[in-house]
Parts: sequence; C-alpha cells; structure tokens
Amino acid sequence: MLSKEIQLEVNKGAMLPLMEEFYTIQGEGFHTGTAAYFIRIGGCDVGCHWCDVKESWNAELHPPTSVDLIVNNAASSADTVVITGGEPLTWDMTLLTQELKNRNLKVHIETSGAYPLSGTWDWICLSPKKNKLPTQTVYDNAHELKVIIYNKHDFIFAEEQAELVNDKAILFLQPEWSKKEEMTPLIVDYVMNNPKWRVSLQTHKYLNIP
Ligand SMILES: C[S@@+](CC[C@H](N)C(=O)[O-])C[C@H]1O[C@@H](n2cnc3c(N)ncnc32)[C@H](O)[C@@H]1O
Ligand SMILES: Nc1nc2[nH]cc(C(=O)O)c2c(=O)[nH]1
Ligand code: SF4
Ligand SMILES: [Mg+2]
Repeated sequence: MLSKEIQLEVNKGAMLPLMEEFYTIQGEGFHTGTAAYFIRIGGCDVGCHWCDVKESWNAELHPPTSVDLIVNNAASSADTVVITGGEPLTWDMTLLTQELKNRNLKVHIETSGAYPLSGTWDWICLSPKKNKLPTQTVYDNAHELKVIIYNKHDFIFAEEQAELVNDKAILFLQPEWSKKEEMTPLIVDYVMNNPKWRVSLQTHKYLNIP
C-alpha cells in the first residue's frame, strides 16, 4: 500500500509507477527505425493474453517515481520520447507531457486507448484491444492505428476499428509475435489487396535490441 501522500501525488500525475526506461530504436509502426527514449509506466488492466510485457501489469510492483526525475533522465539522451507501458492512459499524463514539452522533446504515446486521453502529444499510436475498446477521445486524436493480428478474425476487427478512428490516421497491421510465421504471409496478402493498410513488424525483436 502506498502512503496517503504518495497516492495523492500519483492521482495528480506528479508521480508515476516507473517500470523501466531505455534509449533504443522505435521498432514498430510509423516511426520505425528512429531513435527514441522509451519510458515504460506500470499498470494495465486490459489483459491481452499475448501481451509481451505482462510484468508491467501490476502497478504496485513499480516504484512511484517523480515526473521531475523521469523527465531529467529523458532529456539527457534523446529528442523523442515514447511513453508506453503498461497502459499509460491509466494515469493522468498532463504533467509528464507538459514537462517533456517544456524541455523541447517530441512526445509520443503507445496506447490501447482504453482510458480517456490525457496529456499533450506529438504522436498517438492507438493499438485497440477487443477486451477493452478505445474511448472516443483516443479514436479522434490518434495519428496511427496499429492492430495486432493473432488470428484471421483480427482482420475483421481491424476493419471495424478503421471505421471508428479519425480519417487521417495511418493504418497498420502487425503480427502477434508468437504467431508471426502463420500471420505475416496473410498480412502481406491482405495489404496487397487492401492498400489503405501498411505492414508493421516488431523490428527491435529481429535486431535484438530492447
Ligand atoms: C506492450 S504495449 C504497451 C502500450 C499499450 N498498453 C498498448 O497496448 O498499446 C506496446 C505495443 O506492443 C504491442 N504488443 C504487445 N504484445 C505484443 C505481441 N505479443 N506481439 C505483437 N505486438 C504486441 C501492443 O499492441 C502495443 O502496440
Ligand atoms: N524498440 C522498441 N520499440 C517499441 N515500440 C513500441 C514498444 C512498446 O513496448 O511500447 C516498443 C519496445 O518495447 N521496443
Ligand atoms: S493493453 Fe498493452 S500492456 Fe495492456 S495487456 Fe494489452 S498489450 Fe499488454
Ligand atoms: Mg514492446
């Protein structure tokens, strides 16, 4: 249990459960191949059975860390920061993103959209999940829609989600990692037949980087 004082700071978004931070190459989606400092915030109740960071789910395992400290670490390494998790929109992102913007950093988010949008973002990557669908504010503001393909039904889900997202969003299909041998050829065919979609791969896993 957190003390009352720390819980209040977390509620304000002045402290956040920090799981890890690392400077790497964005592996997925529109900004694939570009350097970015990743900040992974713990806490997620969406429960994707194939999630590749299940250790992030329980926020209590990750120490509440002040936004000032998180921002200082980020500002010394990079010009673009990616906030991920866990599900970052579990928390109020207002203060974190304001402070990162004050340091002239570009601020991106990886989100399922399961909670309403908070914070100021240069790029919003929405990766919707069937078990907890995105909120309207995230559909309206997403710059990219990245749907994970685990089975054939996910192509239908992808089309449904494309109807709901704003019409400027760039559309990606990304194979679920454990099903990539089976699903990647289907994605390739699908994109050739439906060229409004693009292929996204988890390239950092091929590069053996975080
Ligand atoms: C770990 S999630 C964290 C951010 C947020 N909770 C979300 O789901 O967007 C980061 C990205 O990894 C994707 N992802 C997670 N597990 C994956 C897997 N096994 N294969 C492919 N993509 C995966 C998610 O869909 C999301 O786009
Ligand atoms: N290199 C790299 N790129 C990523 N893009 C999205 C990631 C995430 O876990 O949110 C991720 C990640 O974990 N590593
Ligand atoms: S929403 Fe993101 S962090 Fe949460 S379980 Fe799904 S993939 Fe993992
Ligand atoms: Mg990842």
